[in-house]
Amino acid sequence: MNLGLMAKVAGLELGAQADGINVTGFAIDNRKVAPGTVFGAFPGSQVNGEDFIPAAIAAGAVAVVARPQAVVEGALHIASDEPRRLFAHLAAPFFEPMPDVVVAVTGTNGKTSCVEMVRQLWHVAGFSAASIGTLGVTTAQESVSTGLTTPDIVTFLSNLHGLAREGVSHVAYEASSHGLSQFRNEGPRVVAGAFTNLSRDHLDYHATMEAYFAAKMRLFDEVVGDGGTAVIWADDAWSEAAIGHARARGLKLMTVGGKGETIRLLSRTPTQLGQVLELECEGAVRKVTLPLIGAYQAANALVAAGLVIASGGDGARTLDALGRLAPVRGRLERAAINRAGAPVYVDYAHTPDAIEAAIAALRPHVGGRLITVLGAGGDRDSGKRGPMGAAACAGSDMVIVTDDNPRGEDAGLIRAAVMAGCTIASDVREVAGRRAAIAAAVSAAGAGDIVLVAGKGHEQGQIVGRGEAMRVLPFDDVQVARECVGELT
Ligand SMILES: CC(=O)N[C@H]1[C@@H](OP(=O)(O)OP(=O)(O)OC[C@H]2O[C@@H](n3ccc(=O)[nH]c3=O)[C@H](O)[C@@H]2O)O[C@H](CO)[C@@H](O)[C@@H]1O[C@H](C)C(=O)N[C@@H](C)C(=O)N[C@H](CCC(=O)O)C(=O)O
Ligand SMILES: Nc1ncnc2c1ncn2[C@@H]1O[C@H](COP(=O)(O)OP(=O)(O)OP(=O)(O)O)[C@@H](O)[C@H]1O
Ligand SMILES: N[C@H](CCC[C@H](N)C(=O)O)C(=O)O
Ligand SMILES: [Mg+2]
Repeated sequence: MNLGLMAKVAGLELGAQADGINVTGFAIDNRKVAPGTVFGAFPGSQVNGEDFIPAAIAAGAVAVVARPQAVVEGALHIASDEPRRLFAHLAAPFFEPMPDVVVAVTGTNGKTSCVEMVRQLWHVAGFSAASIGTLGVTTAQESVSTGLTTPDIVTFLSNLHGLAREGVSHVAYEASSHGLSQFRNEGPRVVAGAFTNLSRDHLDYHATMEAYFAAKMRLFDEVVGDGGTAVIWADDAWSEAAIGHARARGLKLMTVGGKGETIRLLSRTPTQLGQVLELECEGAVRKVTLPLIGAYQAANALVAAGLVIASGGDGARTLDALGRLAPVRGRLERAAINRAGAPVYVDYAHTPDAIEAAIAALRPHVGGRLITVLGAGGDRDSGKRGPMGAAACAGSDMVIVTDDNPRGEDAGLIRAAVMAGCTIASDVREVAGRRAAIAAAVSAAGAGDIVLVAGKGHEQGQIVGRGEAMRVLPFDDVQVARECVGELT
């Protein structure tokens, strides 16, 4: 494809030189450059991509998108103070066609759940749909992991293109704050964006909560297309601020939740296997039986319904379809039941707020004690560890502090930081090794008790070490819980 033409489609002026250049692909890693590639050279958190410009040109790069001060010899230098943004906009036309209907979800917790629910609701409505996020690229047929919540820009755009070629017309993707701030998900026309909530996470990457929120709000400020819709969970402390961003941008506004105007949650009644939601929408009140437990899953279901309606879905039919939602992998997934009859739930809660939400979801179902197993990730926001311990202790009768992806840190020190927050409950134990911790919880649980194993959800490995020494040791909370139950019978 001609570079000048692509630039024109993207609304960029590159000059006559670009017209003579034929582009065969895009790459942000010099090791993926082939002859005819446009290379994006970005300063990163580990290394400076500009150092790889000579290697990229030697491998055949025909143009390099980089800051003005970068040295580019032997290829066209497309200079910008925001090279990641320019690279994304230049690359997008190359990956057309993309699916017709694209929506995005941001927020600290609930992104994966929402995009997966949107995908299911579209499927029920008869569309060929996919979701892109922490669980990978998921269609009705399969789920392929990308390793990140928001993949890098080249993977993201080529995934969208590949999905369109397979006939997928509808895509919901997760916009993480890292992804938004690194322009990893620009390109498709986004018809609607959603905000779920904001609470402490990733303060190793973002300087303050305000900066973290601002990164997320780029979804409404810039990523959703003109005339698009903002779907906002109305009951969060940050909802008003999010509404402000959507209004300032002139987006259509849909609010959902107890304070929601578009879909109002009038009441929520937990049942054994789910909950009955009383909803007011388009002037009518209806009852929907959601086959999932917990206030947080109800919240995500309503945000998902909002996105489906925002992108053309019928209101009544969409709300009725909530009754057909299947569980999302690793989100309050019932993994096993021990010999005493105590269920073991696996949940991806890895922030203080999420632990509180997961515990609140299970509480109405606990006859005896709630036993929570948790750890905190290494090389991630260390300030959330104590608050995670505190949240677990505040809501549980027994807490077992263990390991969760120590990465390059000392697992014992991470456990100690979580333990330091455990000042409330008296029954708190520290158990090194996640399998031993899950086994301890399973053997402690008696009739009427519930075990919550928090933090890893769908994850398939325990990440230990950093850089060259990094290893992913196979580990699946669901499977381990089943094995522990089996070992005890
Ligand atoms: C902190 C962070 O976000 N890092 C991500 C980011 O890396 P970076 O741009 O800082 O890259 P870098 O390693 O310093 O390299 C700079 C540039 O040089 C290039 N390079 C590097 C080496 C080389 O030999 N040749 C070369 O060209 C790299 O491709 C890159 O463009 O961009 C890379 C490519 O897209 C990601 O793989 C990498 O994710 C790392 C592995 C990571 O752990 N990310 C986590 C924190 C993350 O992104 N999480 C979010 C949020 C999770 C959530 O809450 O949902 C996510 O979206 O997954
Ligand atoms: N709406 C919500 N409010 C509070 N907590 C939630 C909500 N949705 C999910 N959670 C909690 O957060 C956990 C992760 O949910 P989910 O994977 O959907 O979020 P995410 O935003 O995709 O997370 P990540 O940032 O890791 O990609 C759940 O297992 C649950 O404990
Ligand atoms: N997307 C999240 C996943 C955290 C999951 C938890 N198991 C951990 O390793 O902290 C992150 O990268 O912070
Ligand atoms: Mg996610």
